[in-house]
Amino acid sequence: MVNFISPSILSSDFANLAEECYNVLNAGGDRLHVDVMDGHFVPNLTLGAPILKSLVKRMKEKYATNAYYDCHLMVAEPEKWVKDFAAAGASMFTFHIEATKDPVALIQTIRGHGMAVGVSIKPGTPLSVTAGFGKTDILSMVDLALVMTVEPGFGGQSFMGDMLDKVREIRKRYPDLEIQVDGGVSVDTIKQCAEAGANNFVAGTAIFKAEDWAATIAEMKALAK
Ligand SMILES: O=C(CO)[C@H](O)[C@H](O)COP(=O)(O)O
Ligand SMILES: [Fe+2]
Repeated sequence: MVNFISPSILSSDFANLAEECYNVLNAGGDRLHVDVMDGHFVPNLTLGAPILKSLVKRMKEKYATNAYYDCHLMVAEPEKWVKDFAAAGASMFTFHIEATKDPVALIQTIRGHGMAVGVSIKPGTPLSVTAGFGKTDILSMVDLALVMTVEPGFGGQSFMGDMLDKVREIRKRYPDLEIQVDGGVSVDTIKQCAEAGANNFVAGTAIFKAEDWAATIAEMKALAK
């Protein structure tokens, strides 16, 4: 299974966002992880589709780069933002299972707008919730499962190792599903994530606050192998 390192731009210098993104991809980052927070679903505010749109445009025009924009929507009513994120250039739209009443319809809408679909689950939410929508197992319908390894809302928090039980359970049931871990992932924690079955590793603080981004990403990749 292919592994991905997804640098979270939450920890980048937003005043130089495109340059930071270009540099982190050059340093070996595979996909850009874009944390969208609305101050309702989580107690923090970050950015929305207009900033993503500017970033996508600048990356194309200045750096000739078509990056993969993995958008993690920590927002209430994610349905409201599908159209805008698709138009802005999002590659993947990951919503929180706790934030929607009708994940099946939402998944169809996201696909209808040409984006890949991710579903995310907060630390306090049991995995069984993803199977609780009629007869539909949500995980069988998506491209990626995001297991939060911190309480969503802020970068720089401590990794919650007990969340890896969820990763193990998902990997057992879905051998081919992309499984992302997000929160506190670093050179110290990535190996256990990979051993549990994760193949997509979000890291903000661990990469952007490191002195040598390329060395850090290379070390993370080696540990995840
Ligand atoms: O979704 C997130 C927080 O809600 C971020 O993606 C995550 O916290 C990454 O930051 P760090 O690697 O610093 O923990
Ligand atoms: Fe995230």
